[in-house]
Formats: sequence, C-alpha cells, structure tokens
Amino acid sequence: MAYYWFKAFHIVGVVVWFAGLFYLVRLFIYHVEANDKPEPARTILQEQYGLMEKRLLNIITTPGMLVTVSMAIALLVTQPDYLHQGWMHAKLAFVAVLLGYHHYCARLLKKLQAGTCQWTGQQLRALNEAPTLLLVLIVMLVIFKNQFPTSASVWLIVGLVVTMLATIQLYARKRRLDRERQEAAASLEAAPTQS
Ligand code: HEM
Repeated sequence: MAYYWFKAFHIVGVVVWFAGLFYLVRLFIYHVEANDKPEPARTILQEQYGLMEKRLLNIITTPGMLVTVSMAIALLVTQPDYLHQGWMHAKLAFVAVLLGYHHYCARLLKKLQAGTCQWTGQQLRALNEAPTLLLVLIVMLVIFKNQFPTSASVWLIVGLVVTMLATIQLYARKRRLDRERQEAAASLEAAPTQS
C-alpha cells in the first residue's frame, strides 16, 4: 500500500515541478522582453517579474522537484529491482539532464536579477521546449518500460504529435510578430511629426 502512496505523491510532485519549470522560463521571456519598454514601465515590470520568478522557484518549482525525487527514492527503496532494469537507467539519465536544467534556470534567474543575462526572448522560447521533450521521453519510459515502442506506426503517431505542437508554436509566433508590427506602426503614428 505504501508503494501506491509514494507513486501518487511522486506524480503530484512531477506535475508541480513541471508547471513551475514551464512558467519560470515564460516569466524569463517577459522579463527580457520588458527591456524594449520605455521607462518607468521597464523598471516596474522587471522588478515585478523578478519577484514572481524568485517566489515561483522557491515556493513551487524547487519543492515540486524535492517531492518528486524523495518519493522516487521511496519507490526505489520499496521496489529495488527497478534499479537493475534498462528503462530505469535511461530514465535516471534523463532525470539527471532535467535536474541540470532546473539548476541552470536557477542560475539564469540570478543573472536576470543582476542584469547580466545575455539570452534573448527568442532563445529563451527555444530553451523552454527542452523540458517538454524530457517530459515526453520520461513518461514514455515509465509507461512502456523495457517494451519502449520502436515500430513505424508508433513513430508516425509521435511525428503527428510533434507536427501538431510545432504548428501551435508557429501560429503563436505569427500572432506575436503581427502584434509587434501593429504596436510599432501605432507608435510611429503617435510620434510627433518633425518639420
Ligand atoms: C528522481 C528520479 C526518478 C526516479 C528514481 C523515478 C522512479 C519511479 C518509479 C520507481 C516509479 C514506479 C514505476 C512503476 O511502479 O511502474 C515511477 C513512476 C512514475 N514516474 Fe518516476 N522517477 C523519477 C523521476 C520522474 C520524473 C522527472 C518524471 C516525469 C517527467 C516521472 C514520471 C513518473 C510517472 C508518470 C510515473 C507513474 C507511472 C505508472 O504508474 O505507470 N518520474 N518513477
């Protein structure tokens, strides 16, 4: 019975951890893009985003990671056989990458607060795709275990899902560019004409 409790809270931890990771980098994007705003909006926005980022990391994301990992350790102590299985080794390797990503986000936060972050909004958007990929891989490993699917039909489904996600991203990008163009045109119109 304890095993089910550990597994339930392992999954709760995973949901909280990923929600935090996704939202954190989204806030980084807004933080960096606030550089384009005129003062005093820039300072006000960046201070607010800085506060939200710190709270999100310390109150949601890191505790989510700690719950996931501590429940995972409890699962492995209860079921140590998993430690000898190939899928678990692969899963642990991806989790190590995810922990590295978490640590890197915490470093980026410090750089943003110090005003020394060199990442552009576009680069951060690309970075924010990394946890999605890790999420898909880890969940597939834990579900399929050693029967990880390799047949053509499965990869067709994976391809369709990836295409769908890419289409959503491209559409969001198009809408963002349209909005930026409209804002630029509006500010040109509002600017006083010089004779
Ligand atoms: C700290 C490293 C981790 C370890 C050692 C670990 C270990 C485990 C173990 C032993 C199980 C039970 C498997 C079973 O009973 O079939 C499990 C379940 C699960 N894990 Fe992890 N896990 C880790 C991190 C993660 C992460 C980062 C994710 C998400 C990206 C994740 C997603 C899941 C899911 C969705 C289940 C439930 C699968 C099911 O019941 O069929 N785990 N994990």
